[in-house]
Amino acid sequence: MIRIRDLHKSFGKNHVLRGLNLDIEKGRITVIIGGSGSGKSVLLKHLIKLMEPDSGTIEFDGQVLGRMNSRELLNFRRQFGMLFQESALFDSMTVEENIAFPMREHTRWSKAEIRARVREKLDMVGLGEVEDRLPSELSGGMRKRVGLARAIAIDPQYILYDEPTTGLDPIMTRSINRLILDTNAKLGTTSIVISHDIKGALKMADRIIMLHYGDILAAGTPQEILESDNETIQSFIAYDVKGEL
Ligand SMILES: Nc1ncnc2c1ncn2[C@@H]1O[C@H](COP(=O)(O)OP(=O)(O)OP(=O)(O)O)[C@@H](O)[C@H]1O
Repeated sequence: MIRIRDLHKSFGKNHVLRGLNLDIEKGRITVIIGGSGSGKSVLLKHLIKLMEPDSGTIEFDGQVLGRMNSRELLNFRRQFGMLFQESALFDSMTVEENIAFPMREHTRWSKAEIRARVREKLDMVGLGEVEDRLPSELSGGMRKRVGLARAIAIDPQYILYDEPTTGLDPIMTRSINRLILDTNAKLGTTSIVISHDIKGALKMADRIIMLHYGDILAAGTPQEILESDNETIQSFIAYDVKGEL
C-alpha cells in the first residue's frame, strides 16, 4: 500500500500539490486523470523520489520515502519500472541494450541470461526480432513497447506509466492499454497510469483518481466516476464518453 499524506509542492509562487492525500492499493491499476498542469507528472515524480516534497509524507508498506538511507533507496528504486512520456529510450543504444540496461544496473545476471530475458520481455510486449535495431529505426508504437519491455525488465513490483498512449493512433492505443492490463495480470504489479485517454482509463482502471489544481477532486471505480454528479468531472469526460463537442 502506498500512503500519501498532506503532500505539498510549490515551484516559486506556483503551488502545484496542495495537501494531497491518497492511498494506492497494491496489485491494482490506478489511473490518474486531470487537466494539463494539474500536477499529475509532479505527483508521479515524487513517488520515485525524482522530486522532494516541501512537506507531507509518502509511505510504501509503512516505510517513509524521505527517511531511507542510500542503500534502502537503491533497493527501493529496484522495485520500480517506469514508462516515460516519449518512451525515453537511449538513442545510441540498440533495443537489446536498452532493455538490458536495468538488468546490468540492478542484477548480477550473466550475459546469456540477460539475452534470454530481453527476448522474453520482447515476446511479452509482442515484438519480434528487433534486438539489434536502434530506437530511431522503430515506429512510435514500437518504441512504447520497447519502453514497456525495459520498464518490466527486472519484474518490478510497481510500474509507473506517464501518458503511455499519447500520440498513438486508436489501434496502437488499444493495444498498449491491453498490454498494461496483461502486464498487471501476469506480473501482479501495482500499476499507476497517468492518462488523457479517458475511455481507456474507464476500461482498465480498478480505481480512477481525478486531480484538479493539485488536489484530488474525485477517487473511485470507473462506474463511480461515470456516475459522479460533479460538474467538473462531467465536463472532463463529456467529450470522450458522451461524444459531446
Ligand atoms: N521542474 C519544474 N520546475 C518548475 N515548475 C514545474 C516543474 N515541473 C512541473 N512544474 C509545474 O507544475 C505544474 C504541474 O505540472 P505537471 O507536469 O505535473 O502537470 P500535468 O498534470 O502532468 O500536465 P500534463 O497533462 O500537461 O502533462 C505546471 O504548472 C508546471 O509548469
